[in-house]
Order: sequence, then C-alpha cells, then structure tokens
Amino acid sequence: MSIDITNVTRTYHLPDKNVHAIRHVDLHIASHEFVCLLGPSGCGKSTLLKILSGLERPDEGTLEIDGTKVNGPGRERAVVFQDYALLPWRTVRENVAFPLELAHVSRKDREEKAQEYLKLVHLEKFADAYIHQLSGGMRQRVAIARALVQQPDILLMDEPFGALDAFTRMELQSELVKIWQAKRPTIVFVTHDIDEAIFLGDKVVIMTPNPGKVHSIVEIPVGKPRHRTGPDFNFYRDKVYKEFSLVNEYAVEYYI
Ligand SMILES: Nc1ncnc2c1ncn2[C@@H]1O[C@H](COP(=O)(O)OP(=O)(O)OP(=O)(O)O)[C@@H](O)[C@H]1O
Repeated sequence: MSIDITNVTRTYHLPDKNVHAIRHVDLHIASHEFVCLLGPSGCGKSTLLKILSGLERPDEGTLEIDGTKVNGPGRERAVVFQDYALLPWRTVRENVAFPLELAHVSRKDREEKAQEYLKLVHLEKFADAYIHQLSGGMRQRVAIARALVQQPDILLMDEPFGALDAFTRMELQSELVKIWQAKRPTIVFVTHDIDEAIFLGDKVVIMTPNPGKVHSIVEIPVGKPRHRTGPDFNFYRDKVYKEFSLVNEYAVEYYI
C-alpha cells in the first residue's frame, strides 16, 4: 500500500514554549517500498511515525493510505517499537498470537499462524519460553513476529534495533531485509544510524530539527542484500554524510 503525507504539521504546546516537532512535511511512499527516516534526536522522526500509525493526529495536513484519507489507526498498519512492548506474563507463542486473539481468530488458527511467524524469525524452538528468558535480539524478533502475524500491508518501525548490540543489530537488519523480500510490506523505519539506513532503505528521508522537516531524500537503487563494505555502500554513505554537512567535521576528527 502507498502512503501520502501532505503538508503535515505537529506542534506541541508546552507551558513556556511551542515545539515544532514537524512542520509542512510532504512525503510519498510507494507500495512495497522500504523507506528510512533518518536524522538526529528531536527532528520529528517518531512524531511522523506516530502520525503514520494514527496514534497521533497532525494539527494540519493529511495522511492518505492508497489514496484514501485516514484519521486513526487501521489494521493495514502494524508498529514495532524500540522497547518491544511485549507481555511478560505470556509465552512467546501467546505474545505473537495476541493480535489474532483481539481479532477473534480461533485458537487453532492463532496457534498455526503464530508458529508460522515464529519460524520466520527463527524462534520456533522458543515458543513456550517467557519473555524474561530471551535476549534483547530475541525479544525484538518476537515483536516483529507479533507485528507480522497481522499480515499488515504497512510495517512502521521506530528505532527497533536501537537497544541492541552492534552484532545483533546487523544480524536483525539482514533478517529484516529477507522478511521484506519474502512478504513485501511497505516499511517505514526510523533510525539515527546512517549505516543502518543505507543498508535497509530504498529511499533515505533526511530530516533536520527546529522545526522538524524533510531536508532531502536520497534514493539508493542498489539491490539487496547489500554489502556493507562495498563501493556502492560507501558511495551512498558519503552522499548521506554530505547531506548532513558532516563531511568537514569528519575530516577534522580524522586529522586529529
Ligand atoms: N508529547 C510531547 N510533548 C511535548 N514535546 C514533544 C512530545 N513528543 C515529542 N516532543 C518534542 O518534539 C520534538 C520531536 O520529537 P520526536 O520524538 O518526534 O523526535 P525524534 O527525531 O524521533 O527524536 P529521538 O531520535 O530522540 O526519538 C522534540 O523536540 C521533542 O522533545
């Protein structure tokens, strides 16, 4: 499903000031596209993702899914957060099946579907474990399976790998690419990690703060899975660094 954001603005009114979290944002995301929202803390990435999920309303502007205006959450969209948001008193299988329970799917179908998606994230052997028995990477796999079990057309991910160590993070990035290739959802992925955005994104939306806005969009027409050390990767990495005007700062650091 495609997403169109037109002239979206969200301002938070605090007692002493107004914070322009995002201002006049326009963005088109094509069906099946993998888009990364990239920028420093406070540039409005999470606010934009919350608006896409319907959890937050814009003050101005519109959100359209496949050409239809929407004003709240919908079953075609699922969200994965950084902090997993899992239920500790339920097993892994029960966590994954939870959205199906809310949708009144029969027990047998729930269990079958949960098993299918646990397999997809390589956790089928941990179906009966509890959340506290899992590592951070495994917990995030459960959260991804729980989002995917709803078979959403759109997957919204807010720094899902932000709390993971570098190795686990790279492993999950590779797996997410495989899942995207297999299921082809439209993915909007928030990150402040440049390498992560270049590894994953068909398009990297570069955002800047005060007020939060789209600074530019870098298209990455490189096939996946991508090689993190290849010339293509370095070319786009350089391009994104230049967009953030980080090249000079980087050079100074290098010479010191
Ligand atoms: N509920 C809120 N009330 C007041 N201000 C808010 C609220 N949510 C966000 N903000 C402010 O809006 C701005 C954008 O926040 P947002 O979380 O969208 O940015 P972000 O790019 O996702 O940052 P981070 O990477 O740190 O999560 C920030 O200045 C933030 O402090």
